[in-house]
Amino acid sequence: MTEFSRRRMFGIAGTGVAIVGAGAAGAGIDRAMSGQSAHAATDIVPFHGANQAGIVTPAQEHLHFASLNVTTTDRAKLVSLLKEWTDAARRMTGGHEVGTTGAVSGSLAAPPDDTGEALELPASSLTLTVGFGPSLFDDRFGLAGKRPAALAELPSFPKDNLDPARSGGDLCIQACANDPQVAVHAVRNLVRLGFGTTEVRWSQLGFGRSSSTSVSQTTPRNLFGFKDGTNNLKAEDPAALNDQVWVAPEDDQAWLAGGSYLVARRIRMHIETWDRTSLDEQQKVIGRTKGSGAPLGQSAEFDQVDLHVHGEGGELAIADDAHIRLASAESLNGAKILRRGYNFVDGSDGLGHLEAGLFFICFNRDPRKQYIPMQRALSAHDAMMEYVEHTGSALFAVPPGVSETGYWGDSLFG
Ligand SMILES: C=CC1=C(C)c2cc3[nH]c(cc4nc(cc5[nH]c(cc1n2)c(C)c5CCC(=O)O)C(CCC(=O)O)=C4C)c(C)c3C=C
Ligand SMILES: [Fe+2]
Repeated sequence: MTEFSRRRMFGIAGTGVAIVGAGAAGAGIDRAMSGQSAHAATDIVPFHGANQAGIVTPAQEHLHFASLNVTTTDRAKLVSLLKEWTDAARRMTGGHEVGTTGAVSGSLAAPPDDTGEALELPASSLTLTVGFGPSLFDDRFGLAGKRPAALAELPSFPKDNLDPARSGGDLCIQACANDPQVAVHAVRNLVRLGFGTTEVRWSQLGFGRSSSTSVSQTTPRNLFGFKDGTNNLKAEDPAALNDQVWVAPEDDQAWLAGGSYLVARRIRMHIETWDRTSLDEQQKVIGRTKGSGAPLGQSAEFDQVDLHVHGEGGELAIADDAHIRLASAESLNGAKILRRGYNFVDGSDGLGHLEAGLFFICFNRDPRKQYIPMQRALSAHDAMMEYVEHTGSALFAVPPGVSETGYWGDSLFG
């Protein structure tokens, strides 16, 4: 057995490079050793910590998001599932198979502990983030007195066209990874463990991150072809994260301290209409140039946005209805959000159009003060609304991070 395969089998993180795959030694290691895996050096994201991973973690390339209904009314069964999920998440984010015997080492007479499609794949920076929806705090589990006031169904916004089958949910699982199969494997195995306790309500695959959450990342482009995530909150700004993302003990319910609120919006982008729009109009809609991503009136991507600068004709460089003006902290009493969305293309609509868009995810400390006023301004005035349609919506409270002996939600249920 080589040193690499020994480390991988026993999950030993090496000198800063933790190369661990789910299962027997194989292709994952070979790829990583030969430099073919672009993500090997940061392959494992620590699962334990004060805050859950998958929020300020540098956004990975792929997403599988699932919203679930709890089908039992037995609180003990729900708690037991959260414990099982935590153990499975510890293993999968560490690059290991689910269960003690995994995909191929168990009894021939029983279904395997792990479904197997991530065998030989490295951990791929998998993060698993869990959230609790407002409906979990009804009368089923004795949690009504523990619902934070901010955890209420989102209001309807002008021009919303929400599909109830793509909205809401008691629980959510956000799986992000640099390999789509690793993200899908993780959600599939958690859903499988939940059989008899939870069922999938809706789910969404996302490819291509549409934001950056760390200064170490380049800014990706969304399906409108614009750099997206330039003026996002970043992991390297802890003061802003404390102010805008992490719930503080004094905010409301103590169990949520160190957590956050996740807003998910499935936003269809009418790309065929957009693609027939002039470059000048596209740039005016966003408020930035398409090439460099510079704010209109400035010259480079990370130049400060100036909402008051005027163009040569005397008009505002960034129009009154430009997306970045309406979503700016300056227009919203200082409110900011941490965006962490993904592109999606879910086939076509049968009418000759791609069913494409942005699965928008953001984290914020209080949606009543941040996401909701921002969305109200955008839904009412944003020039981009002519090209987009909100088709799904959900809000979840994301509990704080898990200790080495704890489980997801222990501050709420414990
Ligand atoms: C309610 C919040 C937001 C929604 C919904 C949203 C949808 C959305 N955004 C883009 C593309 C871009 N957004 C950009 C900036 C930006 N967007 C929001 C918020 C929402 N966007 C904020 C807070 C900001 C930053 C504003 C600022 O202060 O500068 C940009 C510019 C680049 C960047 O800074 O990220 C683009 C491009 C799409 C296509 C979309 C829905 C489909
Ligand atoms: Fe935006």
